[in-house]
Amino acid sequence: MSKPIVAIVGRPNVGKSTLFNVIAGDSIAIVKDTPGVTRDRIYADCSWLNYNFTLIDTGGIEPDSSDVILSQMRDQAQIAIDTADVIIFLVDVRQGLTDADGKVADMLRRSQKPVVLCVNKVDSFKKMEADVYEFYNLGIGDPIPVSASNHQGVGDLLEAVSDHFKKDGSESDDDDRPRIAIVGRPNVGKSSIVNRLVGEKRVIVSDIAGTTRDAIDTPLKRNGREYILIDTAGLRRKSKIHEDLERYSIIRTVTAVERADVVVMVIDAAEGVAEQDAKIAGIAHERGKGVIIAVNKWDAVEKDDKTIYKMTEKIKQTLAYMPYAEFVFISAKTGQRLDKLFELIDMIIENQSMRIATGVLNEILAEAVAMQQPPSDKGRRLKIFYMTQISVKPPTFVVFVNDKKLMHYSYTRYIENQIRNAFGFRGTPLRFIIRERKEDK
Ligand SMILES: Nc1nc2c(ncn2[C@@H]2O[C@H](COP(=O)(O)OP(=O)(O)OP(=O)(O)O)[C@@H](O)[C@H]2O)c(=O)[nH]1
Ligand SMILES: Nc1nc2c(ncn2[C@@H]2O[C@H](COP(=O)(O)OP(=O)(O)OP(=O)(O)O)[C@@H](O)[C@H]2O)c(=O)[nH]1
Repeated sequence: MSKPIVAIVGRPNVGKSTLFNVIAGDSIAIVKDTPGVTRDRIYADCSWLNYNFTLIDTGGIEPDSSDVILSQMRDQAQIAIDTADVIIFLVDVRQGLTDADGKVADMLRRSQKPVVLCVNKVDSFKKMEADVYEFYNLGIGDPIPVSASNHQGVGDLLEAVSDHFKKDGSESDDDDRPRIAIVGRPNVGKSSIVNRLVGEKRVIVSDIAGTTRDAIDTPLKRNGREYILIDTAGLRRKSKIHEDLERYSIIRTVTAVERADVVVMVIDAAEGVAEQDAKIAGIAHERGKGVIIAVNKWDAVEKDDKTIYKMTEKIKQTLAYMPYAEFVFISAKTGQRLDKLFELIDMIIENQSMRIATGVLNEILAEAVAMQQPPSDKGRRLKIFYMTQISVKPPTFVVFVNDKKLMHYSYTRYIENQIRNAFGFRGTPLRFIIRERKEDK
């Protein structure tokens, strides 16, 4: 099941970042093996009780006039409506109820998305009770008082938020059609690919970066098999604020990737791979999704028999943390190799769900350990007792060792490579959980 997405919406200075940090807190998973991918504080993987969710801070810069504030809040609310499963609408008890709050509340109410109204800066509920109740006038339910900076009331807030997970989380699970997210920088050809696949001008293609419409899920049949395309092309909100556009495109990518089984990361053959691509691909990697690097506009580059090799090497260097990614060189314009793209998608979907029997896995492990001695530190040597696959999508293994500290990253990588050599697992990341176990006497 994909994790629910929770978005925080609210005026500047109501405390969105403070609340975000309190909820994300220690639960932010810092992925150390993704070099070059700085983690924006725009989204965080969070857990509370038994719930896991992705938290998004939609807020951006400090606008200077009330007109700008309203239009920015509308942008935020729209992005939350488009992408989130639950919206936290944050207001400020000290500033009281404003016109802009009312207008945004209307918008949220009309969207019919679950909204939790949260009143921040209620540092003393006794003194501020009456002020909190004023927010009932927004007509979006009970206001939940919190003091983000004092860490008060956050449990009640999350309880109200998670109430909506139960109701809404189950529906989409019956659909077992593979979900394919098409991601990439503006103008690389995402809409053109979708159009080519879907066979109609469903999304507006344009030369101006960031001009197409919102992500829409499109069912698609190819070689008798059904898929769902999740398209992140462009942004309907033609925000004039550059930072907003960037933020929204990251949010859009995170939410699309979250719901996908396989991510098709589109790169423009003429432009090559850049830092921003590494960031986008990193989102798929962190979330354990299958990845295909689709180098598009292949019709438009001059090439000889070494071009594919050279370009693959260059991209692999930039995306060194995902050596498992598959490559395909396509043209949305001519349709070149789109069949190959789907062959890869099918293969990766199988690989993501592959389970290896524990016996076979441990034979490979024993061979690997015999071939390359595990590392030691101060006379104490790493012992790997046993490993077992505990889940799929992505395939996840628990490795029992004598001392976690001795299990270096490079040795985990070595074991991973041995497993890949034996079983393939092409196109999908693998996860390893290292656990300590007492040594047998
Ligand atoms: N008294 C009080 N102050 C708070 C509380 N939460 C946040 N603040 C203060 O409110 C101010 C704004 O907080 P931020 O978290 O930066 O607000 P924001 O909504 O993210 O602001 P933008 O990034 O401008 O949209 C800061 O000075 C915080 O210290 C609270 O619970 N009580
Ligand atoms: N030569 C060539 N041009 C292409 C190809 N695919 C897309 N283009 C062109 O590249 C430009 C951008 O294509 P879009 O499909 O709008 O790109 P996008 O990634 O959806 O862009 P945003 O909506 O900004 O995110 C258009 O002018 C397309 O005609 C291709 O395979 N070959």
